[in-house]
Order: sequence, then C-alpha cells, then structure tokens
Amino acid sequence: MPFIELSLRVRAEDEARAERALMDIGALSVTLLDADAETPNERAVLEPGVGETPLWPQITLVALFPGDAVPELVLHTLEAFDEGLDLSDAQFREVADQDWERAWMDQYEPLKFGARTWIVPWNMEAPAEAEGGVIVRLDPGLAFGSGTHPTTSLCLQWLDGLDLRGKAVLDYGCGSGILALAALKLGAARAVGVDNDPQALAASADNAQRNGVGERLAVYAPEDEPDARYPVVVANILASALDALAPRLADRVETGGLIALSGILQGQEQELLQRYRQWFEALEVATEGDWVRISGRRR
Ligand SMILES: C[S@@+](CC[C@H](N)C(=O)[O-])C[C@H]1O[C@@H](n2cnc3c(N)ncnc32)[C@H](O)[C@@H]1O
Repeated sequence: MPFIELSLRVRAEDEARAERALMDIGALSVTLLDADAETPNERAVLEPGVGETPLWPQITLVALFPGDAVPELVLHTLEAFDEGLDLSDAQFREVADQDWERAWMDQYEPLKFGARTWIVPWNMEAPAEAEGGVIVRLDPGLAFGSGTHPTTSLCLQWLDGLDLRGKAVLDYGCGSGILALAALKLGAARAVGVDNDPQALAASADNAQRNGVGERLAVYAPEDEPDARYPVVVANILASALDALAPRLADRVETGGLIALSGILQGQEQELLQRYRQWFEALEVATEGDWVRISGRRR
C-alpha cells in the first residue's frame, strides 16, 4: 500500500510538540531532516524517540501516514490537536510502498574527509579516487552519523590527521559507529563505542562487521562502559551533554592523550573551553558552518 507523507518545517523549539502531535494523530513514523541543508547530501536524517536531540535550528518533520489518510483531514486534526503549530508550509505527497526509512540512503554518496578517509554507503562502489585511501562502509540505519553532518565531518577530519596506529580509541556517543570505525580503519588497534541509544549500539556493531573489524569494536551503554583510560577520545554529542559528562570524559583520557569534542554550536564553545581547561591543554577550536570542534591534550 502506498503511504501519504506530510512534510512540515518547524523551529527547533517546536520540534518535540509537533512530533508528539503527529504521532498522537496517527503518524506511523516521524523523521527529522535539517531544513536548511541545501543539498540532499547535507541532510542528516534522524529518527526521533531514540534518545537523540536534533542539532539544527530549523527542522523539517516528515511524517508518514497510512495510504488511506485524507490530507485535509490530517491537517484539520493536527490543527485541532495543537492550535499553536504553524501549518502554512505543510506539504503532502504520496510515496510508494518501499523500505521508506532507508529511502534517503539513495541520495547519500561517497564522501572524503581529511587526506585519506572515505565514507562510502554500504550499497555503493567506492569511487576510483578512493583507491589507496581508508574506506569505511556505512549503513547508518536509524542511528545518527552518516558523515553528512558538519559535527561528524569535523571529528572525521581530526581522526584523519592523527597517527592512530596501534592505539585504543573511545567514541562516546557513537551513533552509527562512524568515528570508531574510521579510527579502526585508520589503524587503531581497538575501539570502544558508547551510546545511550540501543539502536545506535546495534548499528555500530553491524557496521563494524560490515567493515571486517567486528572483533576490534566493543559497544556499551553508558552504565556498562568499562572504567578505562584511552590515548584518543572523541565525543560528538550536544554541548549540554559535553558539559554534564565533562568529568567522565576527562577521566577517560590518559595523561598526554587527545580528545575531540563536537556537537557544539558556534557561541557555545567558550563555556566548554572554560570547563575543559582544568584537565586539557593545547586547546584548539575548528569550525565548519555553524558548528565547532574543540580538541586538546590531557594534562
Ligand atoms: C550527534 S550523534 C553522533 C554520532 C556519531 N558519533 C557521529 O559523529 O556522527 C550523538 C550520539 O550520542 C548519543 N548520546 C546522546 N547523549 C548521550 C549520553 N548522555 N550518553 C551516551 N550517548 C549519548 C546519541 O544517541 C547519538 O547517537
């Protein structure tokens, strides 16, 4: 049966209530897209309700309804449900019955980060230019981390510039596992992925198998994470989480070890620099679009 798809642009602060209203009036699923992405390749996609908060100022909510849903009635019900929602740019279209949640992957292309790291969708050939480079084959599934978001890109570029050979790497907030897998492909001996979303842990483990490094990646929920120290730690979460997790993340980095933090919007970095300065030196800031990466060395 075909589905009816409703696209609705909302401000980030209205996302949660709009999503709740859509689910309450019978949406089968709701997906979030970065409304300001100019090309399909920049569109990070994210399934709400799995422990993730969107990172974009304007969000397009894409809700899927059964094929017999009547668009006018859907809008009317939504309006009655939450009078405050702006429905002026609501758009409907019919979508064919397919593996809808994954349809966006069709628009996802191989991408290069730094000097040698390539992220290639699992169902595509690596391009000729990738020969001799480091190739990570990825199926983000429903987890965040396809490489299309600037925060992921900033972290991939950072990893690409390190000599990871033989090292252990912690990827805190691993999502699809993209950063841990890149680290392994770049020569890390082993990696640990931590995420509070079970779907992310499953996606990371699947992607590790897909890349032939399943034996070298261990994934954990935060409460099960081993109390260990690593020479390299990367955490692409939100600024608020980086703030709350600061003592734990600092504790995970061995003396002289390196950390990169992202998921930080421009304007939020000063507070985090201040917070992390008590444990880290040689702090550096890099930006891509509206996003910031902080890196440093553990004292
Ligand atoms: C922005 S995504 C990053 C995914 C991937 N590492 C990347 O760079 O694309 C953040 C991830 O952190 C996870 N996360 C958010 N808060 C967390 C927390 N307090 N503890 C562990 N994981 C968390 C989310 O579930 C999500 O998978």
